[in-house]
Amino acid sequence: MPLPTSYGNLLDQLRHESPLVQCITNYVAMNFAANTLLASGASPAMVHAPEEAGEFANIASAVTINIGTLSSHWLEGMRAAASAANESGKPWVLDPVAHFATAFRRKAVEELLALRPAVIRGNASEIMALAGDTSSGRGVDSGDSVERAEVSAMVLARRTHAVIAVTGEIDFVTDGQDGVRIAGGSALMPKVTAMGCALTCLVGAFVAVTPDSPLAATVSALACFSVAGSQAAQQASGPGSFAWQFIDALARLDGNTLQAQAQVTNA
Ligand SMILES: Nc1ncnc2c1ncn2[C@@H]1O[C@H](COP(=O)(O)OP(=O)(O)O)[C@@H](O)[C@H]1O
Ligand SMILES: Cc1ncsc1CCOP(=O)(O)O
Ligand SMILES: [Mg+2]
Repeated sequence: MPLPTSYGNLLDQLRHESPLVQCITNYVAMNFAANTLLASGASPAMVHAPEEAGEFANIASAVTINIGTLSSHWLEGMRAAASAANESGKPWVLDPVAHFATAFRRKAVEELLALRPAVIRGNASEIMALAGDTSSGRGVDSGDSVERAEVSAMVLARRTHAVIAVTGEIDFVTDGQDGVRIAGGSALMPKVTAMGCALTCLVGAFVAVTPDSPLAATVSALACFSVAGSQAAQQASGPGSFAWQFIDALARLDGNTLQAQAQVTNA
């Protein structure tokens, strides 16, 4: 497969269009994810109430759904937003945070999968478990390597018809046919909470500007995180300063730099 090669152009397009992205994410991630989208040029809106989530999805360019701090009330909002996105032909992205941990989460994620996300982004343990494989995950952090999750990701992509992104030291993205790896980033990234959740929201922003190419959109978002993460790590003295250096690095990132520094290869 030819590699998706237009990350730089897609970032410039995102900054130009500033898509409105409805993010149903968790309490932990809301602030960091909103700042991540603003730094990237998108317009985030954290709207999850069942009374309005479906209506809002009609005006958003994409929806992202994350089950990190799930409740029945939130789940109702998620169903409404995903259904409305489907009805209006908008793509939506799923982040199945710790979906294997409890029966409530397992059932919720099953229901959400039936609503056909365009992209699923998770860490290695989450993707392995979603494919039905044994994983070492316990809570929100991964206990498995991305390499171990690659076959699970392929299987899951074929089963769901979604693009699957497995993140970690070297990310892996597949549409079920071909695979792409994205290197870079920093070992400080898993030490900052909500990094993955914020990335899922950024995938939503990229899918909003290129809904017909969810693979290219996903690779572009992951490449942004890898390049900004590598840059932030050079200035940071620990996870605290890394978090704000990362937002600054993302805000500085332009299409040419992304294109030059992205470490994307065929798997
Ligand atoms: N050891 C690592 N080295 C470099 N980048 C990493 C590492 N671990 C995670 N990342 C990056 O951190 C971001 C969040 O991924 P991850 O930690 O897998 O998600 P989650 O927070 O959902 O567990 C991704 O951009 C990923 O590439
Ligand atoms: C700590 C925590 N608890 C519930 S959701 C959440 C945030 C998880 O964020 P991420 O998956 O990006 O590490
Ligand atoms: Mg996560």
